[in-house]
Amino acid sequence: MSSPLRLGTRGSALAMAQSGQIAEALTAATGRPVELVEVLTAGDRSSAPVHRLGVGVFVSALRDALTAGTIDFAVHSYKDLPTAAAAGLHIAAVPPRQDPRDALVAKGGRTLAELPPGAVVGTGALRRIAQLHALGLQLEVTPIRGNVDTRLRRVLGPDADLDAIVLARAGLARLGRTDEITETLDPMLMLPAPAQGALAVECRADDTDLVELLAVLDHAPSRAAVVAERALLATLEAGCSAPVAAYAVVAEGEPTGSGAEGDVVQEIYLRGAVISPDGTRDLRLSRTGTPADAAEIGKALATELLDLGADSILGHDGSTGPGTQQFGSTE
Ligand SMILES: NCc1[nH]cc(CCC(=O)O)c1CC(=O)O
Repeated sequence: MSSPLRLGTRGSALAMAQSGQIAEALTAATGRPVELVEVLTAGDRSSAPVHRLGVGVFVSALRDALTAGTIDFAVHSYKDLPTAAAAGLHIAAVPPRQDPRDALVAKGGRTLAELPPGAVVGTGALRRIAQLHALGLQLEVTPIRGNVDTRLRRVLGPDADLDAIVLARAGLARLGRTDEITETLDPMLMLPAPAQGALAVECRADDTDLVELLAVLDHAPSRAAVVAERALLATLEAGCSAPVAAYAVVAEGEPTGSGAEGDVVQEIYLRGAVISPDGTRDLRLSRTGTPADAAEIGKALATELLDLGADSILGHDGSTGPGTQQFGSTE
């Protein structure tokens, strides 16, 4: 009998749900028992707005515990990870990704188009705020934070003070709350955050047996999509809260016609966007290629966005953009 693997997790309902699901999947695939070890993060201890706490607050305590050896592996919401690699750590698996789209939960079962002008919509991420403004629906957008339950109560509870909220469908799915969704938003209108809906399973790079064991959870198309989206984000040098959106899918491409019948050719489609917080400047582009080139495709699309002026929207050129300091992690 092998001793249980220690899976470090935050204590939030969402973190516990996704860690529990990965623990079960790993045990089912390998027979190895897994125990959950709760790790408190600065983000959980503080009620300050996330953008004051800075990028990666939910992640660093888990990474410290990994490095210190008090846990063996950790499961992160991939979109919360800084784009810079963590020294000595390795992302051993990207499991099959959940639906990455954003979702609307509105009073009265409304869709976005059914919200009257002036309706108050709560959301945390600058990316969502920017895209809601860009729709031109005269919505009043107000920043909110808190866990999924807290946010839902702002619309559904007896003291509801908002007409609607926008949040990640994946978070609701992991908590079994998709019934509350009144519209799953089309990525052409509301492009998700890079890596939204994906998980990263991380361990120490030198823990080679575990690196190998965790690889059973890896799903190549999900990994390729995330690699493309995050390469775009990294090339734009934007943090996880910047008004940058990206969404990639890997699918079977059009058959190339020639003799090789039955040859399945995989294709990756990547769409990226940079939008000013008030929605008035809105750059969106798409590209396709082969999944093996995911990182290059992300970089190339980011370069095209930069050529069109993405820097001035992001404030990297000293102009009036938001700047990452003012808006830290709000995803
Ligand atoms: N920091 C917020 C966060 N991080 C991960 C998720 C859930 C979705 C996902 O796993 O991508 C959420 C909630 C949200 O954006 O509504």
